[in-house]
Amino acid sequence: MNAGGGIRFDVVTLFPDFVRAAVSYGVAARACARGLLQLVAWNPRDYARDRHRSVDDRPYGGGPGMVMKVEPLRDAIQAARTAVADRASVICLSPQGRLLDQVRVQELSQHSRLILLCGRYEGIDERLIEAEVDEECSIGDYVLSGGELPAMIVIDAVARLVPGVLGHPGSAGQDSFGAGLLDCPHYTRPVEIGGRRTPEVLLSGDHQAVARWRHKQALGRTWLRRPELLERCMLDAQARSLLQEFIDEYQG
Ligand SMILES: CC(C)(C)c1cccc(C(=O)NCC2(NC(=O)c3cccc4nocc34)CCCC2)c1
Repeated sequence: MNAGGGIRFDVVTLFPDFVRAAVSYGVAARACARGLLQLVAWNPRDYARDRHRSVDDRPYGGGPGMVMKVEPLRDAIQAARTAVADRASVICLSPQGRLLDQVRVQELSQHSRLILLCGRYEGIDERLIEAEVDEECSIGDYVLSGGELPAMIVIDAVARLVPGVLGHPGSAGQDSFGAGLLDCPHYTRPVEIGGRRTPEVLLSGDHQAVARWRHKQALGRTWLRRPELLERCMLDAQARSLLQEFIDEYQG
C-alpha cells in the first residue's frame, strides 16, 4: 500500500479498455472513486518506433504465430516505472508462472504498486522477461488468448485486501473460520421455494448455533469437494470434531 494506504496497478497491455473493466464495476469502482485503487494502462503500440507501429514479429526458428517484440514492451515498462517514483515489481502473467493462490494474493497486496505485463500472440520474447520481469504468475492451466483476464483477476483479488475497499472485512470469501475453507451454503427470502426449505437453524435466531452450523458446513464441503484445501488448514480441536460430526452424518 502507498502512503494513502491504497494500491496502484500499472498494466502493460495491447487492450487498455479491456483491463480497465476490472475497476469499472462494484467495489473496485468505488475504491477507485475513493482513491484507494488506481489502474493506469500502458499500450506497447504507443512505443513502437517503426512506421507500421509493430509490436510483434515472426518467431526465430519458424513455426506458427507471432512473438511480442522486446523494444515496445521495454519502453512501455520504462514509462510505467518513471511515472511514479517508488520501485515497482514487474509481474508477467504467464502460463509458465507460479500458480496464483490466496496466500500469494495476500503477499501481493502488501505492495504499494505493481506493474502487470500481459502477453498476447504466442508469447513474449524471452529476453524481455529476463531483463525486466521480477516474477511470472499463472492463474491456472488452460489455454487463453492473452494475459489481460489473468491481470484482471490479480487486480480484483488483491484490491479486495486493501484496507477500506471492502465495506466490512470478513465478507464474501474472507471466510471467518480461518483461511482457506470453501463457503457454507447461503440462503435468503423466500423461506421456501420450489419445495426446498431454508435450514431451520438459520431461522432460529440462535447466533451461536448458526455460526456452528456454518463452520460445520464449510468444513464438510471442503472435505467433500476440495480435500486438498483441507490439508493446508491447521484445524483446531473444535474444528476437527465439527468435521468428524459432518463426516459421521454424511456416512450415515
Ligand atoms: C497452461 C497450458 C494450458 C499448459 C499452456 C501451455 C502453453 C501455452 C498456454 C497459453 O495459454 N498460451 C497463450 C497465452 N496464455 C497466457 O497468457 C496464460 C494462460 C494460462 C494462464 C495464465 N495466467 O496468466 C497468463 C496465462 C500466453 C501468450 C498469450 C496468451 C497454456
